[in-house]
Amino acid sequence: MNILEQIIRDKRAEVALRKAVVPTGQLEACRLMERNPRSLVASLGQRPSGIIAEHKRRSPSRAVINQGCSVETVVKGYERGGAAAISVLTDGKYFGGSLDDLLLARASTELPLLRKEFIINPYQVLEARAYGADAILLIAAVLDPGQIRELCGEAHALGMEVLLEVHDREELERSLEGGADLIGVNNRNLKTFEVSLDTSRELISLIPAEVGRVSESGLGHPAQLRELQQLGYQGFLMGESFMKQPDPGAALAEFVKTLEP
Ligand SMILES: O=P(O)(O)OC[C@@H](O)[C@@H](O)c1c[nH]c2ccccc12
Repeated sequence: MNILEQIIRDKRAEVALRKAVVPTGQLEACRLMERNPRSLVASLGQRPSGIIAEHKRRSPSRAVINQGCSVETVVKGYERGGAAAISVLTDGKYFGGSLDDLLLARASTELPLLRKEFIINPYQVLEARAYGADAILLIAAVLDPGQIRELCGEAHALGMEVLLEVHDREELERSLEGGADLIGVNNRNLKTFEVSLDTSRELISLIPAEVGRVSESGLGHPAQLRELQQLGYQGFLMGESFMKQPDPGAALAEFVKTLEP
């Protein structure tokens, strides 16, 4: 069993438990359901860096990234530093995140928030909305086309956008009909952890012009963003290179400065 299969197996059990503790009706009654979600796509166009900055304490490929900073400090720093949006990992077992992190992030910024999670069930989409997310991530490697369509429909019905993550041509081609607002090309193979920007270089021409284009993972140099921007990417999902610094917001601000012509 590879790591991704392991994560999904655990996630199924976790979702069943959550559903039993917090029923759908209770989520629907949450106060944040009254808030109007903000568009991630629009923000990528408005905030020139195009950076979706991620809150990430640890990952299966790196045991400690940053355990010391509060969510509030990180998120406010990211906003001040010029991020276009914020991604919050909510998986606990493998990434050390939580839904409370999402809620704290929501209380700290007006920027669009992406729930970074292994979503396999419509319940998690509602949960994302109730805890303040504006957009969700869907991972093509673990979903079939029918599930992608269903989960996209659920997100849209709740006023949220969908970033659909792909890692190769096959995943991209079978997912395009699903209705995602953005396609994210993950430079990291979630099964082997290998990182290569060639993934972004090779897939860009296959993404239709009407969907937003995001390059994800392994980014840390301004030259990489410039190249990807020229290829047609509008968004850049970055976590580790900021989170591994003692002050992630300041690291992002420095990085954004070097991007300016
Ligand atoms: O920390 P990095 O290499 O900058 O990557 C951020 C983000 O792309 C990565 O965390 C990620 C991309 N897709 C995911 C799916 C699940 C969990 C995490 C991820």
